Amino acid sequence: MRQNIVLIGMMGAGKTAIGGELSRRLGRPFSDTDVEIERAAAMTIPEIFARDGEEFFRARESEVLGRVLASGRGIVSTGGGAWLRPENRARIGAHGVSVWLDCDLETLWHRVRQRPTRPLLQTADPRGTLERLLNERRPVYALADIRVAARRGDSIEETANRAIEAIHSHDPAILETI
Ligand SMILES: Nc1ncnc2c1ncn2[C@@H]1O[C@H](COP(=O)(O)OP(=O)(O)OP(=O)(O)O)[C@@H](O)[C@H]1O
Ligand SMILES: O=C(O)C1=C[C@@H](O)[C@@H](O)[C@H](O)C1
Ligand SMILES: [Mg+2]
Repeated sequence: MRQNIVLIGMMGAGKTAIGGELSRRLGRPFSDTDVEIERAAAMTIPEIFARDGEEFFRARESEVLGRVLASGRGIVSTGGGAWLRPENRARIGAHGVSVWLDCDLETLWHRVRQRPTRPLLQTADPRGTLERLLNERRPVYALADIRVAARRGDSIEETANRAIEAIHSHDPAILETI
């Protein structure tokens, strides 16, 4: 079944925040791959990166993604790097519709700078690193089925509304309840 709604995009784009809102609005179960990885490992993401490295994290991420997609009709928030692996994109395409939350650098930086929970930003120049990652990843995120502008100044509710409208325009059947 191809009915999951899968949020992709940069760290700080709002995948977790908007995913929770969509779950409440649409009455569908919510999964966040970062949360599921942390729960399964009983460690935080920075601890996993520090102890086992990024490749280990990415392998766990692919496993968790496969598991949550199998449930069928949920809202799935991914980690910022999940969409970059071709095998993850293929799985998401087989089991859901991909929604890219497209957010500008200044907004992303404003949101992530306060929280030291993103190991990829533990560099001498975290803003520069964020900018480089955004530039590298943008063309890959753009492969998503649907793009939703996650504009600065829009509330979580407004962005969730626009996501629902965009999903409806793409394929109204995805929003039908079972
Ligand atoms: N309009 C908005 N849309 C989304 N998030 C918002 C908005 N306004 C404020 N925020 C806040 O910005 C932060 C967005 O971060 P969130 O954790 O949802 O991003 P993410 O895409 O899940 O990042 P990561 O890839 O690191 O998990 C949250 O703290 C959220 O409450
Ligand atoms: O953008 C990324 O590669 C990441 C984003 C977060 O959601 C976490 O999955 C982790 O910090 C890696
Ligand atoms: Mg998140």
